Amino acid sequence: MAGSGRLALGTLPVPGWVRGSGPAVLSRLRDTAVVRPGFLSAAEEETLSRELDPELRRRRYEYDHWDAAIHGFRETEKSRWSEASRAILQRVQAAAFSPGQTLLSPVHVLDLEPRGYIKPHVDSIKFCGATIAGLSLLSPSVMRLVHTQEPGEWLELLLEPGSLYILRGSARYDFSHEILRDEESFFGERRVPRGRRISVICRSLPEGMGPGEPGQPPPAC
Ligand SMILES: O=C(O)CCC(=O)C(=O)O
Ligand SMILES: [Fe+2]
Ligand SMILES: [Mn+2]
Repeated sequence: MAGSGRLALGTLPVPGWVRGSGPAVLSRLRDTAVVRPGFLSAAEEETLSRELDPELRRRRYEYDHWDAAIHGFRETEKSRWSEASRAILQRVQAAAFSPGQTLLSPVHVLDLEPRGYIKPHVDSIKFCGATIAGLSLLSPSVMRLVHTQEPGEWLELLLEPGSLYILRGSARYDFSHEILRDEESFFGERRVPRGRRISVICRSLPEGMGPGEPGQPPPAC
């Protein structure tokens, strides 16, 4: 038994919202790809979606930019938040970032329509630092991480509405991330039907880059 996958998994409880290609990758990414289901209370989810919906509805969904990672989306970079939302964002900051990390401001808000999806990509290292933290609203979705050098190594995260995910270190730099399109939206055997999904994404700045420096990041980095 010693050294078997079963024993390794036995000593490493894998939560129900994470799947992976094997025990090694699950173990390796345990602290760098983290999901916290139910991070938001129902009231907090409501606060955020009520505040964001009217701003997003003023924009049109975008499609088929030939090289773009995201399809069927609209987005905004938001710097003015209600007091209630600021309190939520502060909770995200405390949960996901270390005191030494400076956050990129404004906050990235992304609205994916039901058939919208995000192709595999690694966020620009020029503009985004070591940590990415995202809240998911409205629809569940599956985020897949694939090792950029070893495509057989992957992880899938089930992102329920109200959950927070955190990608840092190796999960952020060595793995691409994507949000599966509706037709491919399965978590193992479980079908995860996609509806409209709003995400609120906080990122750290690259080390050594001050918040007010020139060379501001592009909208989606
Ligand atoms: O919607 C998300 O949670 C992730 C978005 C993303 O990967 C990006 O904007 O770079
Ligand atoms: Fe990304
Ligand atoms: Mn991006």
